[in-house]
Amino acid sequence: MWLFDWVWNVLANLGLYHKSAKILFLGLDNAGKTTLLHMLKENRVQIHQPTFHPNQDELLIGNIRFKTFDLGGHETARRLWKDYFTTVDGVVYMVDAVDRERFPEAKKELDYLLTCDELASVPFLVLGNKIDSRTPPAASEDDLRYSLGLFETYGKDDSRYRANDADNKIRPIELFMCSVIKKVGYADGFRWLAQFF
Ligand SMILES: Nc1nc2c(ncn2[C@@H]2O[C@H](COP(=O)(O)OP(=O)(O)OP(=O)(O)O)[C@@H](O)[C@H]2O)c(=O)[nH]1
Repeated sequence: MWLFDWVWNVLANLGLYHKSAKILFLGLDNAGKTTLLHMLKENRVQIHQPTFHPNQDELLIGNIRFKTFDLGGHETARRLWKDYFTTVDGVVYMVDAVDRERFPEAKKELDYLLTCDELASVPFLVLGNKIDSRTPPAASEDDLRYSLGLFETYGKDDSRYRANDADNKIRPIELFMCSVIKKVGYADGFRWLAQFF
């Protein structure tokens, strides 16, 4: 019963209850993917070592499978997540919103993913993480949107949700700012993503 309540609570909060999906967490190292995975698993922040090899982690809650991969210079990981593309239902692309120096690298990887044929119809949730940081401060949503070149996105507003609209030509991609550590922002992002499953 307790386990059922826990699974229900986590998935209901993310809009994923009664859904079945394979969700890929991608992004540069240090973006916060593993921290988010642990937060979903245990609802608390865990101090952990950076995932060096093979740059991946996995979590199954109910019928939702979450899998993380680091991007950027890890050829082994790149091969592994490419293998995963064939069946993936959604991508959560995490960016460290504090690390401005790496925005061009994060953009380059994101641009690459957006041109992959295997991901052409896959919805992308882009999470700008670490908005809790004050020194140095995290980039604003507008700054990050500009840095990543996310000018034409799907829209967050309910009235613009067009998942079933066959005429909708805008790719399902949207940016949400979040702090995994403070538990803010990412659940809204997951609820947005869940409309496509
Ligand atoms: N300030 C702040 N730091 C965070 C947040 N989320 C994660 N971090 C920190 O960012 C660092 C990297 O987090 P990870 O979860 O290891 O990042 P990753 O993307 O999995 O990268 P690797 O572990 O290198 O594979 C850790 O020191 C986390 O504690 C957040 O919301 N706010």
